[in-house]
Amino acid sequence: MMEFYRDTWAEIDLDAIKWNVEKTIEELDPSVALFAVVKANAYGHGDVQVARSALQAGAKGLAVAFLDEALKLRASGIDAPILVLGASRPEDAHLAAEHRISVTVHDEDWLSKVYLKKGLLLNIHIKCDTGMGRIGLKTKEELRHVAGQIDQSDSFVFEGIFTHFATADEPETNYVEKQLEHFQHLVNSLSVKPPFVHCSNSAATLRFKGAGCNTVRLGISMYGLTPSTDIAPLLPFQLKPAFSLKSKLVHVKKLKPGEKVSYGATYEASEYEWIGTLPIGYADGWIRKLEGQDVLIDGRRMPIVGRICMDQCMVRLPKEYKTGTLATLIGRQGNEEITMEEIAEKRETINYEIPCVITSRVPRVYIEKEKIISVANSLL
Ligand SMILES: Cc1ncc(COP(=O)(O)O)c(CNc2conc2O)c1O
Repeated sequence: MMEFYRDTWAEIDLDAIKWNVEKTIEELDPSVALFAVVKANAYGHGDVQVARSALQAGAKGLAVAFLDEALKLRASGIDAPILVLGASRPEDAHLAAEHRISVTVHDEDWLSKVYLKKGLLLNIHIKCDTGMGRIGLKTKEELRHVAGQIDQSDSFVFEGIFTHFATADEPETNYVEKQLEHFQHLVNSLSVKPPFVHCSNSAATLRFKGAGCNTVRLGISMYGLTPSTDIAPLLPFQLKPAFSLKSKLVHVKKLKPGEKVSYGATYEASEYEWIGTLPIGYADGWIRKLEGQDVLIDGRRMPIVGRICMDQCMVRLPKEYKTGTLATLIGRQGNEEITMEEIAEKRETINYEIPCVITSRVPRVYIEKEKIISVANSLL
């Protein structure tokens, strides 16, 4: 098993991933297929490992943002359907076809720029922009034109049509309803509907059971995180967070009153203080804005003091602790928990961003049935 030689790591609970997928599938009509969204290295959790767990738990396919991510999953031996949700280059379409990767057609001209050798088939999902304002066709006329291009070609397979909600994670549902109505109008204008019709992210999947479509795209809640704090109370079951971030004290000292900590000497001990050092810093995605954030040691909250460095940060301790003592930066110790949402609030962002930006310098340790089954260390 690959090792790592710095006492900072992210722990990914693959049983939690499976549980979140299984519980979501239980909420859905049996005819609805679940695609696991594993883009951005599975929101920082590890795309191959999460993909395998999600498929074992009943996911029927995978979704990524870019062709590169899909090619990596194929190279890892994953054979399941994979949809690239973002805009691929038309000139790369042959690669997708060769690897049986489905692509998104998001504008009228895209297909006219695609060249495929005879015999290659390209699976296509048409993206409709019903109000997200990112990529996609907006009118029946555009849709008719692209559907016609697919129909007239022996190389193109009309596999799916989808849209993406901008506000499904907000309590107010007016805008979602408008988007859904627009999407239904577009889908109903098709003379022949493709096998996969999908519009739901986690929020719409859990709140609206997939909003009448036959496929859902589950991202954030597969990782056990709520799509937003506002709708957390509306979710049909308790999600199980899969990601925790851990480290160990590498140095402990007692400061005299007036002694300083870290760059800028901005922190000054006001009395005799025990200070511990953790081997994690902003180059790991534990950014400087997290100065003052609590970490858990010995089941208790202790604050980061002084500026966070590139590779290290310091914590004020209530008493002396031994080097090697475990610190939990995201996750639970006893009755205390530091949630992804707490870190997101401190960083004035959303929970999605936090695991995504824990850099690849932090090894990912995969846990199944409370045992370490693998370690991904990008440095070795
Ligand atoms: C097209 C599309 N489908 C499904 C999902 C999954 O959404 P969920 O994680 O809320 O379930 C995303 C997430 N995309 C993004 C999530 O944050 N920023 C994004 O662009 C997406 O862009």
